[in-house]
Amino acid sequence: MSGLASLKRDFSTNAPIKSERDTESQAPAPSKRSKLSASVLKAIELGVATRNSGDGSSMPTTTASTSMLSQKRTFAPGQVAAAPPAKRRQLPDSWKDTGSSTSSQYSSSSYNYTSSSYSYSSSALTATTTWKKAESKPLVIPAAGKSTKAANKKPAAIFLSREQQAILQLVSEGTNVFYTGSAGTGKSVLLREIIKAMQKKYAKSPDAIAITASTGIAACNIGGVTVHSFAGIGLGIESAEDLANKIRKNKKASSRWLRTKVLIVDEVSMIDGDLFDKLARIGSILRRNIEPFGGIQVIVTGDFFQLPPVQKGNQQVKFAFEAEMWKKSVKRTIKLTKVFRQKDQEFVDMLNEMRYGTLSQKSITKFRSLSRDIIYEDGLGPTELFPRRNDVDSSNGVRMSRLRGQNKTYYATDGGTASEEQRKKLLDNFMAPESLYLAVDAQVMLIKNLDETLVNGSMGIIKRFADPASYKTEFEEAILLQEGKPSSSGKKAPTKQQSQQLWPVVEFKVPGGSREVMVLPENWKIELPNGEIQASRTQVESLLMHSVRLVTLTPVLQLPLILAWAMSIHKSQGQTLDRVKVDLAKVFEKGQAYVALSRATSLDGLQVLNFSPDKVFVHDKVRQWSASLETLDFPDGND
Ligand SMILES: Nc1ncnc2c1ncn2[C@@H]1O[C@H](COP(=O)(O)OP(=O)(O)OP(=O)(O)O)[C@@H](O)[C@H]1O
Repeated sequence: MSGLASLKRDFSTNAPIKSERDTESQAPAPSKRSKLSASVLKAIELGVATRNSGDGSSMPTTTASTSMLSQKRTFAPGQVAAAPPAKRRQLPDSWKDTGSSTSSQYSSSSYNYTSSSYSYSSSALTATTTWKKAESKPLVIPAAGKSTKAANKKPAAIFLSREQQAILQLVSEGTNVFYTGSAGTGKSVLLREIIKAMQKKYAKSPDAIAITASTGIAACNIGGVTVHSFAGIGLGIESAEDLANKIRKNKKASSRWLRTKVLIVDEVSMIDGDLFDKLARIGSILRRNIEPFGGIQVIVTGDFFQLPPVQKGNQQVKFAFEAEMWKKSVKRTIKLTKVFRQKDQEFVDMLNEMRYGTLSQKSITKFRSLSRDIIYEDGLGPTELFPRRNDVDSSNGVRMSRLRGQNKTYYATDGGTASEEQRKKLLDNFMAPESLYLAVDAQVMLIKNLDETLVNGSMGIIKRFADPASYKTEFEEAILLQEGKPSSSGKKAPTKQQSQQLWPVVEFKVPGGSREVMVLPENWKIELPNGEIQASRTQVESLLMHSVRLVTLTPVLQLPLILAWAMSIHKSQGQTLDRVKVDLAKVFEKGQAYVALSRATSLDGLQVLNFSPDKVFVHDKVRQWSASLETLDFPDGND
């Protein structure tokens, strides 16, 4: 966990991206015994090793290799109209197959990025219990039964759609691209692949790629920094010229501007148009290149129908696409059309109507019908989304106060080279809270990718608190019993120190079942492209806090969990949630209702209170501007 990507996120996906070739060539499934021994016990070993190290910096890292995009497909420029009316473009010659076909054809053989890998930090001891998938019944979602294999299965591999592949190809060729798409069209999944492709392309000069986002949370989610932080502009209120002069005096910031070859900007909808212009000009000034951003390749993504930039007083919002430099900076603006998050076309259509503020009577009636209660018999409730943080805190607080079981508070400690003020600002944007009060039966969300099925956004319930040593022993016994072997004796007793350290054991819902995991603390940090650590947050178990702080001041540990009965809409942007509850009476900002409701994967998992069409606000200028977006049409579909 160093260099560009201090936090690696799976962008809500539950599966790695694989090529067909890889899928075909997979080794036969291991026997039951080897599966248990190899994967589960390995996780235990890693977890214990991590814990024993007492220092997040030496946490073990597991690396999983995946490959992607070696599908051969053909397409021709399409002519089909999309709503809203979109500009259709001829696909470039470089995408055409020069083979025998006389029609315009595309062969993915031109992709260079057929293979990529990702790594994740293993910070959990895992056990697997399995359950039968809940049957979908109106209002009552029954508790899952037990099954034997489902939860051991890996989730299905994800293949980039043709339009996702085409954008990847474009940016790989060096084109400045803005790509967008409604909620759930796989912008984040694609961005992850773009980052991997760029990291591969510039493997010899990793600081050539600046991974940034408009907000700290969005930046954390892609292992990047905020655009402000990358640019070294502080609040960025001065003119571009003054800011450039300021940056020149800051060696690190000016060298970042000079070394960067690719600037990635996520969640651009929250970037103010004036700021976009300033950044483009600063790049020109510092790099002595008349091109916007001084000729740096820019890859920009986001959805302007989602959360807008923070408004300055009574000033009208100015979107990035209204910036003078927008058109000069972004050569292609492409809209992804295939929605992945929701499978139900009725729901997709309802959300689309909501997005454009053109709700039909049928959709209004349907949205109103979603005010019914939903009972999840497995005990895992919905995540209630609120526009304001106070409501989130009080909702989670009330739920916690009802729990009577064992509880623990985990505190964060911060470090890093940033000034106190900067650090506070950065850390405020972390997903993880400064102090985390947990109790048995608390509903939590994982905020980091641990492996293929335990990903950022996985929901679970705290079953108990345990120390790693006894958890491992208990788990090994369970495995032996499951395999029909006598349980082993003479296990090493946990050390005194280990016994004192209790960590939450969480039962997470995973595709096809549930997994029990002991969640161990992790190292959290924000890094600049040159590897300088700006801020880090440490969380240590309350019992150890004094000795840790006074004796060593070094541990960098944190639990990758948050309470998840409630969450702010702001934090939820980018998440995929199976169980969502939203009270629209509290919504006040444009895009908020759309962001909140579009987190849900199905109508059955969505409860909406106080639905009213006048709670759905859309910026007219976004609606108008979106009509000019280009879509890539393929004769036999965009899948
Ligand atoms: N090519 C694909 N094949 C299958 N599933 C996909 C694909 N791309 C994305 N998904 C899935 O769709 C869901 C939404 O993806 P993602 O979060 O990337 O969308 P998004 O456009 O970034 O959404 P939002 O704007 O709401 O943040 C995720 O569960 C993701 O795994």
